[in-house]
Amino acid sequence: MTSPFSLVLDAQCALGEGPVWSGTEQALYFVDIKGMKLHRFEPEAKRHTTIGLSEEIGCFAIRKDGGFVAGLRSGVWHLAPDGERIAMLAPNPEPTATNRFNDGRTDPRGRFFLGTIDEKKAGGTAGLYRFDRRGLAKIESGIWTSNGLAFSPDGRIMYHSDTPAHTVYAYDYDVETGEATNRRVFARLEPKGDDKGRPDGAAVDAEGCYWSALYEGGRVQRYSPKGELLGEYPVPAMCTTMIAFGGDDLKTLYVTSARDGRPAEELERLPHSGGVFSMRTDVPGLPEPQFDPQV
Ligand SMILES: O=C1O[C@H](CS(=O)(=O)O)[C@@H](O)[C@H](O)[C@H]1O
Repeated sequence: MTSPFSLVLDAQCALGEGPVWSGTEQALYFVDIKGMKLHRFEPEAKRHTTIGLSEEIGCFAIRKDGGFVAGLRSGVWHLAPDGERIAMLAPNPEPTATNRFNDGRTDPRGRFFLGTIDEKKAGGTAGLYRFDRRGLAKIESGIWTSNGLAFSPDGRIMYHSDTPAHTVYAYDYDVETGEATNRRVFARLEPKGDDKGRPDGAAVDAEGCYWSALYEGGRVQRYSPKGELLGEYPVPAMCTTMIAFGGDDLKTLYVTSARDGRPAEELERLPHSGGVFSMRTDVPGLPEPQFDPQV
């Protein structure tokens, strides 16, 4: 099946994740978790720079006051624009030998939600957290791989996935308090034969549809606000990891991918695995709120 996606950047990431579009800079930031790098790419100028870090970076958000808030293996950090550590904002509350921060995203007010991964798949030891001026608060436990964070256009629904559980959840969200309640199943992706695709990172578009990157699924799915599967879009990489809408009209859907641990045959067939791909959409995405340390 031909793919609607084009290769944007042949980044060869071990574990490309966490794309964030900066409208002011017209640049796409993303991480290579296992490569311990923060990437910045300007699609128009085709300018690509990287910042090397000393530990895995699972996720980040651009700060209103400059630099980044980031979920590293050791904890939540304030990073300077050049990636230098300014301060640890909260330690990783889980055993850092096996659990690191993974997917993250800001809510509409600029709070930072981020979750962890149980790398040993020991049995749901990972969790979901909120970081704001009150500090780090646990939202959910018993998770295997925290992923798929996104918010509805009106900010009243928070989405979250647990990848190995093949499940996307929805919460009622109160943007005034940052409280997420009434967790329920939004969508389940049952394994079918050889298809091990499972919901990794995600983004919501202006119609409230949930776009999900499937790890080991080689495709991106679009769900209606009611959880109905509306479409599937093959990507020339088996392990798609997260989605961001960018471009001056937010109608360019970017997806990151991974190549670490993939079979040699697959990498030969899909040589740009680990790269960043894009396709144009009819419906724009939502602008990514910056982290606000005052909220
Ligand atoms: O986001 C991620 O998810 C994948 C998928 S799974 O946990 O193996 O189901 C994981 O491998 C990757 O390390 C993580 O960043």
